[in-house]
Amino acid sequence: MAAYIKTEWTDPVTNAKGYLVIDTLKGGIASGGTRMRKGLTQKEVARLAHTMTLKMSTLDYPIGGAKAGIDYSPSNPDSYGVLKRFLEAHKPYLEQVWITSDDLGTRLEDIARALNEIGLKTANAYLNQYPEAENLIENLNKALKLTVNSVPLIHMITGYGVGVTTQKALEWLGREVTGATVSIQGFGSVGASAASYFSNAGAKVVAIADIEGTVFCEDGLDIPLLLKAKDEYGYIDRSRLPKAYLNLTNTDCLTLNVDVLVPAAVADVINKENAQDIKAKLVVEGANIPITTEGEKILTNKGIYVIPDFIANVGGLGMFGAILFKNLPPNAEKILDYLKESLERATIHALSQANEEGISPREAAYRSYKTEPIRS
Ligand SMILES: NC(=O)c1ccc[n+]([C@@H]2O[C@H](COP(=O)([O-])OP(=O)(O)OC[C@H]3O[C@@H](n4cnc5c(N)ncnc54)[C@H](O)[C@@H]3O)[C@@H](O)[C@H]2O)c1
Repeated sequence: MAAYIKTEWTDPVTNAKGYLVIDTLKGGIASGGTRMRKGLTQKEVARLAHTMTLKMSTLDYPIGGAKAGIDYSPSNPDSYGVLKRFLEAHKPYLEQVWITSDDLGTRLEDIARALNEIGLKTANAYLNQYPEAENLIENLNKALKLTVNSVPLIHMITGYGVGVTTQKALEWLGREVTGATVSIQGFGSVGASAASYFSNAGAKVVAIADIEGTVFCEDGLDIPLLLKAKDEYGYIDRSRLPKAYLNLTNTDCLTLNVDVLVPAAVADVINKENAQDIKAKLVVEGANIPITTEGEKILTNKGIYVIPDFIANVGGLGMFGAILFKNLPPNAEKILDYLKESLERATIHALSQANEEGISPREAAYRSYKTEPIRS
């Protein structure tokens, strides 16, 4: 399936390349974040844009999917300048058809600041289509300030969605989340908030990886302690951890003998090279596109269920959509309840269809969304 629009941009100052892919335009608009990562390709952006289209279907939102990205290191001191020039070059899209937000390597505050500096409002394209919806944007801005137990809702909602999805899938498999063993790759926004959910729900998180390696403890890690020992980039300061915690490599977390594996870091980490070694009974995609097509075929043949990214990690999108498309007030409890109900329904539907037809949950969802994958 060809994308609706693809752009390629070169930064006149640094020569960094940037891409916008609008996978589908629905109701005149498409939504998708802007990421920044050294080594990013247009192909990766296109796969992520298609995943956004699928996420819109999961939550039944009347808009299309998009994604943008810049091949540049976010830790570079002039990364904000590159981001702003990229958004400015795409101003006509942002005015009329494309809504963007933060993503891997970018921060919501920087996106909002850049949009403001180039003379655009939050969700400008949405207001362009629905000029009467100014009050919904006000509600969205209020929702972005909500907190749950002192944590901003926007920072915990994706991990909450991963947790809810996992808990429902475990129930469907005849297991309880209490006592289930979990391994998580990534301890940033998604991985850390998912770990909190699992810890509060009584699961035993035995392994967590950041870019440096996997921290492992057979008896279960102390998640509140790990949360205190991590920085804003999801890096864990090992000097603050108990001596009994083992240090393994950053891919060892993938092949441990656990009930649940949550890849919540980068793309394509489970692939034809290592899929045969995965021992978890359930894999829940906290990250976007963490499993290649070949990798997932191997997992399916091994009887491992995979809950796809476009169901498991839609939490952030769910928060925006709850306000803009479902008319919910900016109330954390109402937004979380709505998300829980939507994700439980999507999870059970995908698992039951998969079981009935002998296919993967991802293929089952593709059938009901009447779409097809972009191959990795
Ligand atoms: N942030 C969100 O709201 C959100 C929503 C949906 C999907 N996602 C997806 O989830 C994934 C993670 O996003 P995030 O916002 O949590 O990122 P983040 O930058 O906050 O954290 C990434 C984490 O992964 C670790 N990491 C990076 N490379 C690694 C590697 N090779 N091995 C092990 N660990 C590694 C980092 O050390 C860090 O702990 C991305 O695929 C992103 O697209 C994010």
